[in-house]
Amino acid sequence: MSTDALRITGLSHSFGSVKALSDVSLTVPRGSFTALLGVNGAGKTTLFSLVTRLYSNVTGSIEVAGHDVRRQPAQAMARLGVVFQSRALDADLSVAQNLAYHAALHGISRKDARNRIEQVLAQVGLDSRAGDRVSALSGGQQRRAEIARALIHRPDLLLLDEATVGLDVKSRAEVLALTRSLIASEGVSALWATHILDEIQPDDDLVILHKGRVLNSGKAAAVSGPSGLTQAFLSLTGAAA
Ligand SMILES: Nc1ncnc2c1ncn2[C@@H]1O[C@H](COP(=O)(O)OP(=O)(O)OP(=O)(O)O)[C@@H](O)[C@H]1O
Repeated sequence: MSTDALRITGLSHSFGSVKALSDVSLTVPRGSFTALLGVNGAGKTTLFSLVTRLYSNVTGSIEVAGHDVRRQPAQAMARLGVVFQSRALDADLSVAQNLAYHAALHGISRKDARNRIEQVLAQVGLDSRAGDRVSALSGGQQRRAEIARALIHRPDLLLLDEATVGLDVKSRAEVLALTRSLIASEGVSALWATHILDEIQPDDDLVILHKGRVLNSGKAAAVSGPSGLTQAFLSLTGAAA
């Protein structure tokens, strides 16, 4: 059994004649913050849709914490928490009501859910906002509530699809710092899809996806090389001057 939080091997996916992913292999080691870097159309959302079983993979394999998503879907999905690009919380319900609903979906008892909701809200810095409607939160706070929702069932792996889109600079930095801190405090691993190079730190694991193909992967510092990530990214994707 794989010890990686996520292991993808030989994954391809097409929409008619559009090849969205071509023979993609990548791993998210346990305890890792792995950035999946790619411009619009690179294939990031398609990859997430295959991992979350919105689409089923006909080629290659996807294992979440050692569970193959096709052969052991319930076990694989139980190990996975997802922060989607689009909102997953009901804006008219309170933060706690939203989390209670998602806890119930995961089969968590009401008593355990109460404790767990307190815990995850403290972790994302929203403990004082449990009773507030989601619509009353700022954009950054809503993203943090989405992360709390994704953590409710203690997943091994968090998938975050462009989690900072639409946020101001301060909220972006907070959501990013929160995700990094959860790796230490909750023991989760994270796959962070982004097109923003500034969000990546030298110690991060990095996968560069372009036109459905993995162009390079490894520690961000090694992938960047001496000329830095921007230059490395531009030369790899063929956009260098
Ligand atoms: N439902 C669909 N039908 C047809 N083509 C699609 C569909 N979804 C994605 N594609 C195509 O697949 C390719 C990869 O798209 P995808 O949305 O996965 O990229 P992305 O990296 O997530 O981009 P973005 O950051 O814009 O969301 C693109 O060429 C896109 O046009």
